[in-house]
Amino acid sequence: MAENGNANGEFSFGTGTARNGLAKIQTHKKQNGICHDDSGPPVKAQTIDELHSLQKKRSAPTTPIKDSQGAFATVSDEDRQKQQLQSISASLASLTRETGPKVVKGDPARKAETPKHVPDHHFTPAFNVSDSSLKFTHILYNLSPAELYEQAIKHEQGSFITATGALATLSGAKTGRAPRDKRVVRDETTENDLWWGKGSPNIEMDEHTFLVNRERAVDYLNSLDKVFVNDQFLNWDPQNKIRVRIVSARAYHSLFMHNMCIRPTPEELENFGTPDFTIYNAGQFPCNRYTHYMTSSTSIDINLGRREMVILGTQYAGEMKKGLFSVMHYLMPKRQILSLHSGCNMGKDGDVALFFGLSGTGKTTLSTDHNRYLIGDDEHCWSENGVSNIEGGCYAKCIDLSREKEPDIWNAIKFGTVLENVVFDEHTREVDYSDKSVTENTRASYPIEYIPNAKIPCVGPHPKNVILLACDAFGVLPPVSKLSLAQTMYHFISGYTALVAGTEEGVKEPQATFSACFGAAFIMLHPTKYAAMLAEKMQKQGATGWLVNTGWSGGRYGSGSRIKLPYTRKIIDAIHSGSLLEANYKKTEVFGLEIPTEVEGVPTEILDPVNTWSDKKAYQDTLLKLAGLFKNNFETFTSYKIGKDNKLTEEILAAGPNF
Ligand SMILES: Nc1ncnc2c1ncn2[C@@H]1O[C@H](COP(=O)(O)OP(=O)(O)OP(=O)(O)O)[C@@H](O)[C@H]1O
Ligand SMILES: O=C([O-])CC(=O)C(=O)O
Ligand SMILES: [Ca+2]
Ligand SMILES: [Mn+2]
Repeated sequence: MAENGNANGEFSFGTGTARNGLAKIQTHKKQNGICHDDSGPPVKAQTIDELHSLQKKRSAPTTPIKDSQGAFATVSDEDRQKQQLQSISASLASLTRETGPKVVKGDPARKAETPKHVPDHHFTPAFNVSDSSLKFTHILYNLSPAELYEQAIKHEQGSFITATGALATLSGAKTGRAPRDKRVVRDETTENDLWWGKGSPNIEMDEHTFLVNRERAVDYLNSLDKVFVNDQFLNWDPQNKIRVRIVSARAYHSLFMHNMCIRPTPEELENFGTPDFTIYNAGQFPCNRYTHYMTSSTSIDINLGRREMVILGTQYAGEMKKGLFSVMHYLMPKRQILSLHSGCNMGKDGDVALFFGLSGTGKTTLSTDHNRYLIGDDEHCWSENGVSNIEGGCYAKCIDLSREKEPDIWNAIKFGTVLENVVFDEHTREVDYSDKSVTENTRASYPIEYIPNAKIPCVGPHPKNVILLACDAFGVLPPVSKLSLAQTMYHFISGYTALVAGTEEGVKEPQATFSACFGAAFIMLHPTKYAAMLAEKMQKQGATGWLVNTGWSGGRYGSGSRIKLPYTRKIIDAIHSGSLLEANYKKTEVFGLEIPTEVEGVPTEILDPVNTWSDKKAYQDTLLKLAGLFKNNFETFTSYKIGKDNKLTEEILAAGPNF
């Protein structure tokens, strides 16, 4: 024992100086000779392991089959647990080998949980035994955010806790989606149902190739010590809820989907049963370039018949979110429900607004509104009963995020939130949202209830306003215009926005992008199918369409500037309140858009873009240039009929620019 210490004594730094010149540590003896750390009763543990075992209580939904004493589970619980494990084992089974994997729940780091033998219905101990069937695959099933943080920080490089408690992660080489690597199995059913060919996002692959990739992903996942399994839901509409299972290799992926999909209650999880759709996300493990159809090391493959998706060679988590969205774009229209790439919110009086727009146009920013209830920021369904969010979370762009401009999103970045590819101070862990060192596409994924006025359950009545957002870098579209139904359809099918220089290599001047239904990368049927449904619903509900330019004013990108977010918010406020409907309007040349002469809180001169350009000739040229691009783009749709109404089709074709 050290001189200054005492086996069960306290010690403190004394003032006296010991022989060697260091401060002398003095000990104080308690009166009765026995010295306790505190006045409470002693801990009921003899060893450190016993002490640790006191720390954690078992919670029902994440309990492994049975604890070692067989104590906690009732018989039916045990059966249910067994079924659950069998279902996961079936998900992970190889399609070519008779022996499936031996799955066991729990962290392999906790050795005590690895059983010596797990009776498994897939396990046939005959001649077909392979090494992979002899090992255990540990399943980390629906872990909590806290558990996933620990997994990420312990095992995944680039995982850190930021100053506000978010989990900062890196998505690896890919920091955005890879639409050119997304494939869909073409078979008898999808042959006729889906949109194939020019303009379609559905790059075909055959069933056999899908199975090759599936086996590759499953084998990779089973080769790991542990895999993450999430069982969750899509769609808040209780009648059209889809059960999804996500099998992934990273805690980052599991936490991302925990946030983005709807989280089941413990009861819902107990009765989850067999999923309607399963994702196998092999993340960094690439596809094989020798495999037919593979054109890179990345492949995202959807098989609607098998209700499965395989991801190889990308760790960008958005592939899972948007892959499932594609699936919803197939499943929902079959039930006469329209799926939408839109944000959605609701006023105090129950007035619902949809915000359509391509990536970066403001869906998340503008649907997150302190004065309104948030139904969702990105993916919705519109059925006979109204609107429902498909997701359980939001996915906000973080580049240049500021507390002042977007307080609700700022405050949502806390414990539980996944922060992708951001840069932070190595010591304080303060995030620098202006830093693009990793990517411009930095993102935050958080559960929707992190927004204080989220509407839970995330459903609402039929929309009153349908707002089409375009970030026009040419600076010629008005900040706001009121649309006729035909114009709404024209702009919905066109799906215009502009890329600006700097965002993508080789883009020197604003580049128009047209993406049908504001989400061509995710639609599965021909755009006119969705357009017809939207027209029918808007007509029936008497919804008003609006076009809002969240892009440039006073000149194109380079000479003008982006419309100030507070002005766009004022415009949106006026749409919601109904005051904009009452405004006076005039019609613009070329695009024939109805623009208001006044909007409260917005400088009048910016409402007609021509006023903001000093060079009127340049304005006219740019306007005609953009109109020409719209016309060219729409050519592919002129031979299609939209809905049953011939008159509407003609009106839509006539609702574009005229020059
Ligand atoms: N006038 C404006 N209106 C809307 N957003 C603006 C405006 N000016 C700047 N911005 C910025 O533009 C970005 C809009 O991104 P947002 O996350 O809302 O896109 P999104 O439509 O939800 O895209 P995605 O589908 O990729 O999630 C935000 O960073 C926002 O701060
Ligand atoms: O999917 C993503 O990466 C982000 C998103 O919401 C979109 O691009 O529309
Ligand atoms: Ca968004
Ligand atoms: Mn989106």
